[in-house]
Amino acid sequence: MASARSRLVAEVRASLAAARGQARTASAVAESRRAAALDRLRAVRDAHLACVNGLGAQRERARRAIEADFVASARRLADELAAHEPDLGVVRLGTVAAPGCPVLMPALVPLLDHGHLWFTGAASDVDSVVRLVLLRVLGAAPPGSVRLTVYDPERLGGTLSGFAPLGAASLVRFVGPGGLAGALDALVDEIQRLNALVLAAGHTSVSALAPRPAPWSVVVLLGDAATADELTPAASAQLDRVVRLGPPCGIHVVGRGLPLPSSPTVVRVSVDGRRAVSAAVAELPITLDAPPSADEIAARCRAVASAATSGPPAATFSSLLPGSYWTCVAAEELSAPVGTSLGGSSLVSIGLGDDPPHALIGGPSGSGKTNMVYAWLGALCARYSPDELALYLLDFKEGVSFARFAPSVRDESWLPHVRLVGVNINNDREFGLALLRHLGDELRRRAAAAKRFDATKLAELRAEDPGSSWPRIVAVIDEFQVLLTGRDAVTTEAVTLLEDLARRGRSQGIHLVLASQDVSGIEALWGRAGLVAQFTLRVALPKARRILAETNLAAETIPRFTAVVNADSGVPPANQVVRVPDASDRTTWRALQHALWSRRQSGSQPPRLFDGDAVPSLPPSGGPGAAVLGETIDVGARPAVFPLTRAPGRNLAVLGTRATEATAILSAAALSLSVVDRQERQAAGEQPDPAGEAGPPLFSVVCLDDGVLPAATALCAALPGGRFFDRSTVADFVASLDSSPGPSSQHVVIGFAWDARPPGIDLKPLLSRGPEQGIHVLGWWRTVARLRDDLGGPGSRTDAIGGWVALDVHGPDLSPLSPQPGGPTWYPRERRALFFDRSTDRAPQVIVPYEIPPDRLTAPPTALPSQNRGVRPTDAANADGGTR
Ligand SMILES: Nc1ncnc2c1ncn2[C@@H]1O[C@H](COP(=O)(O)OP(=O)(O)OP(=O)(O)O)[C@@H](O)[C@H]1O
Repeated sequence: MASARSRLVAEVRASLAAARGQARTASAVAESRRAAALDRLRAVRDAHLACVNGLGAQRERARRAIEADFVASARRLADELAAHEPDLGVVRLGTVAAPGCPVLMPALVPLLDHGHLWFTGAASDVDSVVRLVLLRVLGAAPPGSVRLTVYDPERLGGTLSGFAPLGAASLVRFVGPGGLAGALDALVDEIQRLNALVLAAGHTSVSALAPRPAPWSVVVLLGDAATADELTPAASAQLDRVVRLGPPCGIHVVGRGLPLPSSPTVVRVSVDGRRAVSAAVAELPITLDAPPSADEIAARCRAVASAATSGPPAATFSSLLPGSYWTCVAAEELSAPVGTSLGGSSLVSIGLGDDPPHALIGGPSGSGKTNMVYAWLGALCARYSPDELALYLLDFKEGVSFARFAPSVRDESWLPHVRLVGVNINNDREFGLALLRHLGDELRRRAAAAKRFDATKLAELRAEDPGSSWPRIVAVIDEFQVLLTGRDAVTTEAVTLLEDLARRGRSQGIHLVLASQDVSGIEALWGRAGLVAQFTLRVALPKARRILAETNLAAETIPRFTAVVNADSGVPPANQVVRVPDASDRTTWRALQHALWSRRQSGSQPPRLFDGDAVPSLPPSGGPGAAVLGETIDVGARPAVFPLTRAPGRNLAVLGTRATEATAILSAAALSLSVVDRQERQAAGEQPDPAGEAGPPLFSVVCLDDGVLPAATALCAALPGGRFFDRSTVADFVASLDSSPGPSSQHVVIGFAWDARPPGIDLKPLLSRGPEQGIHVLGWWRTVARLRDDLGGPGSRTDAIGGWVALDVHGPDLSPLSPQPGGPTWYPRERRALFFDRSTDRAPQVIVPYEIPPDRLTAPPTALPSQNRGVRPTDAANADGGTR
């Protein structure tokens, strides 16, 4: 039992041991599984952690990249906006910060050519911003291109007093209390004017026109409640127009304190201290820039005003000159620079040829017309030799602007291209006419040559006829309108000639350059559309009016020393603005002239100088049997002569009270006759007159007025064989006529003051029968009426007077002696006379009485004064009857 129990115990024990063993084994297995599971868990956790960590870094990197990108874009944008700050159209007020963006952006608002800026807020805050805005606008725009109008009734302009220096260049205008309506009316008028221009040019805004026809106009309105009543309904309506229609015309309103009409063109800005907001910058808070100091404003405005008045830096005359002289050929055209372009330094050339053929230059006094002509001529003459270019230069104003081209006492040089210079000719319109006639003759000569060679233009003629010289001719007439003022024969003929030259000169290489100071010159032409149309080259100096096309106001706004050059009849798209160098400086000019003069061909003649103030000197002789009376006003400076033939009526009357000139004319006539002898007549190819005029003239000098006694006796003393009679001996003279030279001799009677003859002396037989017998009267009557008395009284025939020279006698008084009903158009003037020879002239001509050189009046000439030809022995006949 015990063993069974023991066995049983043993068995139980063994079972228990086995079970324990199994349990231990199972536990160990479970434990190792748990450990493995834990390991896996850890690995998973680690992997998860690693994964989470990796993703975070990646996200951080991506976030940083996006942020960097955003900041870079914001910076780029800020830079771009900053680059636009100097743009004319926008103004920077300050900076804006976008939420979450560390970069500050410039706060730019549109203004010029876009709209208006209207501020709300405390007046002092707003005014600081307004000063800032105005200074920025003035700084960005070219000097002179922005004009301010300031309405500040409360502080009478004091708010913007720092801008007053702009007044020096008329760039600011202050409008006082009560002036608002007027100022708005003026703006509306300006809008209307500019709109008309814009429409005419086919554009939609003034900014499309180049150059701008008017500066930008910024109108600053600083109103408040107290001034609101100035804005009457009418003024309010005008303000509405300005707000709606101003921006395309460059008219912009900036200000505060008035009820500005709402319009898409108005940018509103609300200001609070140094902060502001505006829909124009997405209502983001703007930090306003610091307002400029008063000194800063004044300094900037002074600089703007001075730059606006002094204009751009000058171009130089030497830049117009070529490297080597006289290398250009004018067959096709004459082309030369007149200045540099406004923006850069490139030369701007203008040409004269088939198109454009002629030029009009205009500008008010002092605007630089003459300087422009100097610059142009200098550039032309340096390029083209005198064989290529010939110049005729007339200046109708008081002054001697072209005199520098002719030799003078100070400078013997001349411009070799110049054929003729006219100065001080403002009273001698006839000289302009003479030039046109001369050019007309040249035109016909060229046309005839062209016809011979079957050439249609100068280039062809030159090619066909290379042996001849066919330079292009440029005729410059300054103040040409003087020539066309007056309803008389001079104007009529001048216009006809101008029309012909303008029309046909183109193909013959004759070019007209007409300059005028004021509109009247142009108006003189304006009625003649055909004539004006030929002048397709237009040069308008600053403020020139009506030189360009009617709608082209470019000359209004260009600065000093510039010009609008337009080769298309002045239409706006052809405008070229040129900076013209100073070509007036004598030293610079002289250097060029000397250089060109030293290259002239040997034998080159100086130009003919017609100086209206100079008194011409009596030439040695006027030709056989011809009395020289004065110098004709023509290109050749020919003497006006009165031939003493044996035809009836070959007497000459000098008419008028001006003793000095009457004496000069009679002396010139007598002295010129005294030096012509038989040999000279024969040398001149004149056949001896069958009536026997070959003998020397007998001179009788009759002086009936004591005032001219010295001159008359001096003349008589200078005449070979001269016989002298005064009031006491004039009866002897009449008696001596019976014993005067026979039919083979000529007797010249010089009568001073015939009208003072004593009673009983009858001149009629002498005047009417004398010339056939070789007795010619060259007499001075102080009135036409007294001459008529000597011819038989009023109504008597006047054909015994074949020629007359009128001094201070008015045209209608000359009607009895003139073929023209009512007499010639003649307004007497100093040192000028009107001469008419019935046998040759259709109309009288103006002459300049000569000055008699003292050596011609000293003694009877024993030899010709300068040519030394022939000596005439004293006529023995002078001993009888003559009183010395
Ligand atoms: N481009 C220029 N640069 C420098 N000075 C100039 C220039 N143009 C003109 N001037 C000067 O301005 C002054 C007036 O010029 P200019 O005599 O040419 O004018 P104008 O229009 O011919 O005047 P007016 O009709 O009264 O004769 C002169 O002293 C001249 O030297």
